[in-house]
Amino acid sequence: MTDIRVLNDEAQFRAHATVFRRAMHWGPPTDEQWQVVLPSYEPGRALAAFEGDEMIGTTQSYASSLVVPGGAVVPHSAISRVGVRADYTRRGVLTALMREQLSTLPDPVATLRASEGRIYGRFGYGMAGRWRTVVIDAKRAVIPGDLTGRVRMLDQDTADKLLPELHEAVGLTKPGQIGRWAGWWARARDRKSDAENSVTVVHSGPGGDDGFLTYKVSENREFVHKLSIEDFVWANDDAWRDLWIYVTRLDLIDKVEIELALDEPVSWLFEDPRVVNTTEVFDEIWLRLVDVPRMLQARTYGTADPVVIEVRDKLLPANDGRYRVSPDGVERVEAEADITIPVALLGAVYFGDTTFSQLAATKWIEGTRLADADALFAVPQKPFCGTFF
Ligand SMILES: CC(=O)SCCNC(=O)CCNC(=O)[C@H](O)C(C)(C)COP(=O)(O)OP(=O)(O)OC[C@H]1O[C@@H](n2cnc3c(N)ncnc32)[C@H](O)[C@@H]1OP(=O)(O)O
Repeated sequence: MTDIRVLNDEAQFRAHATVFRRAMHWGPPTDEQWQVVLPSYEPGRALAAFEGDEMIGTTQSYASSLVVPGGAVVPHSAISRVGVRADYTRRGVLTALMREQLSTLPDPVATLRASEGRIYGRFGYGMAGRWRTVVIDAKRAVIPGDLTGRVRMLDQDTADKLLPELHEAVGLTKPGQIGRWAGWWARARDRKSDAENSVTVVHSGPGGDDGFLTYKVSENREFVHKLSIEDFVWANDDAWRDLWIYVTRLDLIDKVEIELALDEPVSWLFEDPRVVNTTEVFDEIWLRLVDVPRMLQARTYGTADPVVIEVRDKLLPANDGRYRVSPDGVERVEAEADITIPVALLGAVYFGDTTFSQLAATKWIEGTRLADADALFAVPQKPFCGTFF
């Protein structure tokens, strides 16, 4: 019989990492890799499924925070390392892990990055935010004007110390952004040293350091140089624009590639907006509302007549109920529902990337007053996280 246990010691954590990596068709961590991975384990947050004494499935959460529409920051669990040993799949092991994880999560909301699009909807996760991959033709890219501040290159030791502090100082302001945990920075440092040619630059304006980006450059046999931006954080428009000027004026670079928010106005930086090409749009944030009333109250709403939304949640029935959503907030009610929606799809509309009308048009939900619901959940800015985990 499968039972689910909470892991607390290093030997169990290493077995957990091995089972997960095997599920992803990767080898177990080497001793060197393990020293980097270990800080990402926190007691009590790694779960494993056992068949007798054998570990056969894994999941984990990291303690983080999340910005919701309107700007409030709520405690958040970042879910990762989900895997089931290949000889035990499709027997309900993940279902048992997800049930246990969801019923014991300390935070009102969880997000993850999905390896496949069909796995997580049944557990109440909805596709709530997407990114686009953009490739910029650097040889033709001209941003008029000069830098307003200064961009300086950091050596790796300085970057390792400064970046977490600067990320914290810039703060979480945009819906979808998450707080980074110590283990996240340990993995990021490792990825940089592996790449060897990874470079970090910091921007400073009149108030001091206010943005950074990390990039690396690869070249192919034809000597075509591609610069990939791996991390880009900024506190204000000047830092954002100056860092874009820096990467598009570097010598030798032919292409710049980055994943960014669907609505980031990057094309408007350039004299010729056609130097910017979107090559792919992909799901980024899968959102699970763990405490629906708390999460509905956490965000702000647009202007429209109130709408009563009935939420259905098979795994967490405490969320089942009707909620009147109005520009002034949210309350639980007994009134007749205008719209009935499963919790995964409430997750999908929560950040405003998808609308109630779109879900109704595609027959995922039924209801009336869809235009009011759309207006209530409308957002001025598309969600984007920008922190991969
Ligand atoms: C956040 C992250 O870490 S993303 C990484 C996720 N991990 C991977 O992709 C590694 C490779 N895959 C695996 O390890 C496993 O296949 C898992 C974890 C995705 C699924 O584990 P399982 O124990 O097989 O899932 P379980 O048996 O509980 O399946 C529950 C239901 O989901 C369905 N399901 C599970 N995985 C998939 C999938 N990849 N595609 C489609 N349906 C799936 C099952 O068919 C089942 O449906 P049913 O209830 O209608 O019969």
